[in-house]
Amino acid sequence: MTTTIADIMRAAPVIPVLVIEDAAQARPLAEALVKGGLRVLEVTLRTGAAIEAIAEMKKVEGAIVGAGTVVNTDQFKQVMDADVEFIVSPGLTERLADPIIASGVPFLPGIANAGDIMRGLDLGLTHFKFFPAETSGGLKALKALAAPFYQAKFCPTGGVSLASAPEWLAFDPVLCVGGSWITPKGASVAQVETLAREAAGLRD
Ligand SMILES: O=C(O)C(=O)C[C@H](O)[C@H](O)COP(=O)(O)O
Repeated sequence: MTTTIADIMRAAPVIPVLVIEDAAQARPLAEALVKGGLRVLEVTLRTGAAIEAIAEMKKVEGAIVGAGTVVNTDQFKQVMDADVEFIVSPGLTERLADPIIASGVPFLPGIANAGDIMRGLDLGLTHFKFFPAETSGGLKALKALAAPFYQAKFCPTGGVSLASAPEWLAFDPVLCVGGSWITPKGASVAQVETLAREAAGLRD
C-alpha cells in the first residue's frame, strides 16, 4: 500500500486530472489509464459524479485513486468517506490542511508563491502542486521559487502538455506533473490508453 505523497508522486510521471460527468465511464476510463501505465488518478470534485466515480475507479486493480479540487472541510469529510488514497487541493489554507494532515492521508496542496510554500513548510508539508503552472510563470518561475526551498518537491499542473512535460520532469524537484490532456473530451478508452502510454513513457 502506498502511504506517502512522495511515493504517490513517484508512482507515475503524470497524474491525469479527471473531470468525470458520468460515473458509468469511470471504471473503463481507470482501466485504460492503468493499462497505459498511469496508476495515480486524480478525480476532481468538479462534477456531481465525482464521489461515485472514485468508488468505481477504486475497483480497478493497481489504481491509486485520489480526490482533486478539494477546497473545504466538508469536501474533505466527503472524500474521506469515499476512502480516497490521496487528496489534492488547488491551494493551501490552514483550515483545510490541519484536518487533512491530522488524518494522515497523503496531501498535495497547491502553491504559487514563496509565502504559500512557507505556510506549507510551517505545517510540516514539503510536497506541493505548483498551480497554475504555466500562467504562474512556467518552469522559469518554479526554478526561481524552488531555489530557497531546497527541501520542497513539486507536481506542476495547469497548462502542462505532452510537449512541455519532459522539460518540467528534467528539473530535479519535480517528481511528476499533472494534466488533463490524457483524457480529452470525447476520447475513446482506446485513445485514452494510447495517450496514457505516451505520458507514462516520459520517464522511461
Ligand atoms: O481542478 C483542480 O483542482 C485544479 O487544480 C485544476 C486542474 O489541476 C487543472 O485545471 C488542470 O490543468 P490542465 O491540464 O491545464 O487542464
